[in-house]
This record gives sequence, structure tokens and C-alpha cells, in this order.
Amino acid sequence: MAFRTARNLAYFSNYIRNYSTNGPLVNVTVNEKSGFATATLQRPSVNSLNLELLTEISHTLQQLEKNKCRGLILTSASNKVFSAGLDLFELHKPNADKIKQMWSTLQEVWIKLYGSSYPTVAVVNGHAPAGGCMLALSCEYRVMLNNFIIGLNEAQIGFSAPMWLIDGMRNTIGSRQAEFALTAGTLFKTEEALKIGLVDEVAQSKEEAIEKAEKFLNKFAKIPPHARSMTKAALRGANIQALVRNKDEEVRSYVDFVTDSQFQDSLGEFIELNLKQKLSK
Ligand SMILES: CC/C=C\C/C=C\CCCC/C=C/C(=O)SCCNC(=O)CCNC(=O)[C@H](O)C(C)(C)COP(=O)(O)OP(=O)(O)OC[C@H]1O[C@@H](n2cnc3c(N)ncnc32)[C@H](O)[C@@H]1OP(=O)(O)O
Repeated sequence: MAFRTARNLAYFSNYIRNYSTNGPLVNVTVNEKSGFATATLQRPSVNSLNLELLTEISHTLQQLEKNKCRGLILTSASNKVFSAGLDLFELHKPNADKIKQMWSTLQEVWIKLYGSSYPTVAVVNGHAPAGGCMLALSCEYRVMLNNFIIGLNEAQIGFSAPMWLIDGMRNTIGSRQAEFALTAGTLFKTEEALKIGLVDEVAQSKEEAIEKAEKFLNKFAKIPPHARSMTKAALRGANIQALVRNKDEEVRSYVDFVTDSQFQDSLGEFIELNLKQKLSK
């Protein structure tokens, strides 16, 4: 088992430190006492998910799995935005090869995070629309700070969330609430998200949120890790397998969908209406 000896722990911590120096978009630190890793997203200014950030998240998750991480806290370096979701500027008039890779890496991130063997908590210390909500949903527990928004607003932008993300929402808040939320593309304020179970706890500060996250992770201290991860796999495996089977087909439909002129027009309108930065004409 990982971290059985101080030497193992020291090795892992050094390894992670070395790794984090190579990853400017995701900073990883390990609490040497608890063995919990904190991965902090730090792509300025809103952690929008472009290919580079998604690739780094995916590599981080792979390394944590390989090193038998004891628990992960996923959070943001920004005190306003957890993640603004997919980088909308990179979806506008895109290079087909790049968005193909982007979608495939997004699927990998979901598979690795939703299916991780170790326990995971999102400390949602800022807004989390769309892909930001996706990252939070793929964790096992969510602690959110007050006065932010979270939800899957894809319908408002002009598309449907993919099946695996719908599954994640349904498994978290139930079918009825998921149908209401997804068809309207609702973004929930923190307190509303707590009421429907989209987040598990509310905190007043990041420090308090980290404490709550660690308390959740500590619940598993006496549970044999293999029993915990087998149970998680039994609960989440069917959804993950469904995506694995359909991965390539979904990438093809996504690229067709995003490169279509109708989608490009509605994305252009969404950006002009909702984002401060505008498109260059
Ligand atoms: C088979 C499948 C086929 C088809 C399916 C197709 C697609 C399914 C995709 C499903 C999965 C995920 C989808 C997504 O993630 S889409 C992204 C949706 N994101 C949003 O709607 C968020 C938009 N942003 C906001 O609402 C606000 O910016 C936010 C996050 C609440 C923060 O607000 P605020 O603090 O006021 O900050 P600003 O608005 O001033 O923004 C600061 C800065 O960031 C830029 N920005 C914001 N969001 C994005 C983004 N998503 N991408 C790129 N850039 C973003 C913004 O323009 C500002 O830039 P500036 O240069 O002015 O600083």
C-alpha cells in the first residue's frame, strides 16, 4: 500500500513536486501528514478548458493513480472562478484536428476522475458553469463557497450535454431534478445547489472548505482501499464503460457538430452577449 513508510511518502512528495514544476497549469502539492494531494487549476484567468489545460489535468490524474494517491482535493487558484468550462474562443472557428484532440482529452479526464480508485473532493471556490460543473460532478463530494454559480448550461449555449455528463448529473441529483436542470440549462446559486444536492456542503472561506474536504477524505481512513475502490467501480463502472464503448463515435459527432455553421453562429452570439472579451471580426 502507498505511504506505508516515511520513505515512500517522501519519494511520492518529491515526485509530485518535480512533476508540478513541469505543469504550469495544474499545481499539485501533497500534505505529507495525510497523504492527500491538492491539485490547483491555475490557467489565467478563468481556468477555461483548452487542450493544454485538459492534457495537464489528464496527466496529473494518471500520475496520482499510478502513485496510489490517498485522496484528491481539486480546486482553483482563482478566488472567483473554479473553471469557466470549455474555452469558448477555441471552439469558435476551430481547427478540426485540435478540437478532436480536445474532446478526446475531455473524455479521458472524465474517465480518470469519475473512475479514480482514490476518493476525490472538489473545493468549488468560484463559478463552475458547464465544464467547470463537469469537473466538480466527477468528484465524489463537493464543497462550495457562497455567492457563486454552478450547473450545466449547455442548452443555453445551443447544445446538449453528452450522455456521460447527463449520467453524472442524474447520479448526483436524481432524474427528475436533472431533467429540469438540463433542459433549461440552469445555473444554480450556491444555496440552491445545496438544496438540490448538486453540492454537499457550503463553506464561508477556502480554508473552511479545505477542512471539510479533508474531513470527508478522512472518513475512508479505516476502510480497506481496495474494498472502497471496488465499490466505487461497481457504482460508476457502467457509465464509464458506456463512454469507453462510444468514445470514437462521440468524438466524430462532436467535431461535426461544432464545425457546423449553425453551431458556430449560435456560439458567436453567445460570446458576444455573455463574455467581456469579444470576437475579432
Ligand atoms: C456528441 C456530443 C456532441 C455535441 C455536444 C457539444 C458540446 C457539449 C459540451 C459539453 C461539455 C462542456 C461544455 C462547456 O464547458 S461550454 C463553456 C460554457 N461556459 C460558460 O458558459 C461560461 C461563460 N463565462 C461566464 O459565465 C463568466 O465569464 C463566469 C465564468 C461566470 C465568470 O464571470 P466574471 O467573474 O464576471 O468574469 P468575466 O465574465 O469578466 O470573464 C473573465 C474573462 O474570462 C473570459 N471567459 C469567461 N468564460 C470563458 C470561457 N468559457 N472560455 C473562454 N474565455 C472565457 C472572459 O471573456 C473574460 O476575458 P477578458 O479577456 O475580458 O478578461
